Amino acid sequence: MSDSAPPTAATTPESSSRLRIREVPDSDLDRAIDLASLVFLETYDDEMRARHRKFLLRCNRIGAYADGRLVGLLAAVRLRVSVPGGGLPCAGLTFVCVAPTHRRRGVLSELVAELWRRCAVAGRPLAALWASEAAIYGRYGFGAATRLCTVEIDSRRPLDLRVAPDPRPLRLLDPAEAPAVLGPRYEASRAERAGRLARDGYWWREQILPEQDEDDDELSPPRVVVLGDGPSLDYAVYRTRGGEDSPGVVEVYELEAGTGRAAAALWSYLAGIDLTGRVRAWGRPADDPLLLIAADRDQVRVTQEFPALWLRLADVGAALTGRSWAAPVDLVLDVSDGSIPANNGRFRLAAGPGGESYRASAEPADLSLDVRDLAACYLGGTRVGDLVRAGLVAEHTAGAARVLDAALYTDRLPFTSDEF
Ligand SMILES: CC(=O)SCCNC(=O)CCNC(=O)[C@H](O)C(C)(C)COP(=O)(O)OP(=O)(O)OC[C@H]1O[C@@H](n2cnc3c(N)ncnc32)[C@H](O)[C@@H]1OP(=O)(O)O
Repeated sequence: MSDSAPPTAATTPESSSRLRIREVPDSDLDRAIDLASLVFLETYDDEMRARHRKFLLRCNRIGAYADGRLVGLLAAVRLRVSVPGGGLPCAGLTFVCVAPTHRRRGVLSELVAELWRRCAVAGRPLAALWASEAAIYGRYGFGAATRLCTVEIDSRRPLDLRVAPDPRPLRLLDPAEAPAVLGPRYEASRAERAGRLARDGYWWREQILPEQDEDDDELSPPRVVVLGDGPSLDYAVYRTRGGEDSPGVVEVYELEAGTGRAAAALWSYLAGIDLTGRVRAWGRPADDPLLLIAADRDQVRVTQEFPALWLRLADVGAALTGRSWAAPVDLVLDVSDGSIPANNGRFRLAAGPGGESYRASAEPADLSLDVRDLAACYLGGTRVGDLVRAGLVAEHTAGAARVLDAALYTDRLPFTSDEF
C-alpha cells in the first residue's frame, strides 16, 4: 500500500507565507541533510552525509516547505516491531527537525498530522521514536513504552558472579558475518521480548555494526564475541576505548544470552579484557539477569535509567487486536485521543480463547485513559494500576486496572536498544 497522500497546505500564524506539507523527493535529500545539520548542531563530513542519505532513502519523508524552501522534515523508517504473540508494522520517526526561523509555529504539528494520515493509508498501526527531549512527544500521543538502564562494571578486579560461566568456547566473529550468524539468534529474541525491531542486512551493517561509532571516533571498530553455535548461540557486540593514563573502557552495545551461565561467560569475558578497567553497557533492560547474578552490586551498578522507545498507537483497534493477551479481558475503555478522531471514544476490548475484538460501545467505561498512557502500557512495560495510583488513568470499576494488567502481562520486559 502507498504511504503517500495528497499534499496539504496550511498558513502559519506568524507569517503570511504558505506552508506546504509534501513528500521530500530524492532530489531534495541534500537540503534535508543540510537542515538536519543546522538543527542538530552537527557538522557532517562526506561519509556521514552519505550514511544519512542512504538511511533517508529507506524512509518516507514528509517536508514542510515555505516559499519553496525546506523548513521542516519528518522521516519515518518502515519498521516491524515485535509485540506479544507476533509483530506489527510501525513508522519509526527520525530526523524530526524544524528550522530555527520557523520553530513554534506549528510546523511539527503539521508534519505529525500528515504522518497520521499516511499511517492510516499504509495500514501502519504503530509509530515509535527515540526522543531528543522527553517533553516533545506526549502531546502527540506517544508514551514511553520501554525503559533502559545503563550498567557499569568495575572491572579493575575479577567480576564476581554467583553463577558459574558457561564453559563453551568463545570466539571472535568478523562483523561481516554477523547478519548470517547472529541474525537467527536475534530473530528468536524478538519472540521473547516485545519492542524489538526486525533487522535486515542493511540494519545490521549500518545501524548495529558500522565501522565507526557515530558519536565517538575514539572507539574501536565493533567487535563481536560468540559463545556456542547454532540456535543456542549467545553473543555480545562491543567496542573498546584505550586509556592513556587510566585503564581503557569496554562499551557494550548488545548482549544476548539465553541462560544465566551464558550471561556469566559473556560478561566475564568483557570484564576480563586486558588494559581495560570498566565495562559500560548503555542500554540494558531493567530485568537484565546480570543485576541478579552479580555477587557484589557495588561492582555492578545501574548508573542511569531512562525512557527509551516512545510508542504511539496510531490505530488503537488494530494495535490491540494485533497482539496476544496473557489473560482474558472484557472491559470498556474510554480512550482520549486529541489528534486521531477514530481512536477517540468508548470501545469494548474483549480478548480470550475466542480471539480479540475492539468495538465501539455505548456501555459505561470501566477505565478512562489517554492514548499516550495506553501506549505506555501496550507492550507490558508500564502497569495500568500504577497509572491509576498516579492519577493519570481513571478506574470506574474496581479491579479493572488489575484485569487489564493481567491481560497485558509479558514474562520479560519489553526491550530494544536499536536507535534510529
Ligand atoms: C524522533 C526525533 O527525531 S527526536 C529529534 C527532535 N528534533 C530536535 O530536537 C531538533 C531541534 N528542535 C526542533 O527542530 C524543533 O524545535 C521541534 C521539531 C522539536 C519542534 O518543532 P516546532 O515546529 O517548533 O513545534 P510546534 O510549533 O509544532 O510545536 C507544537 C507544540 O510542541 C511544543 N514543543 C515543541 N518543541 C518542544 C520542546 N523541545 N520542548 C517542549 N515543548 C515543545 C510547542 O511549544 C507546541 O506546544 P503548544 O501546542 O502547546 O503550543
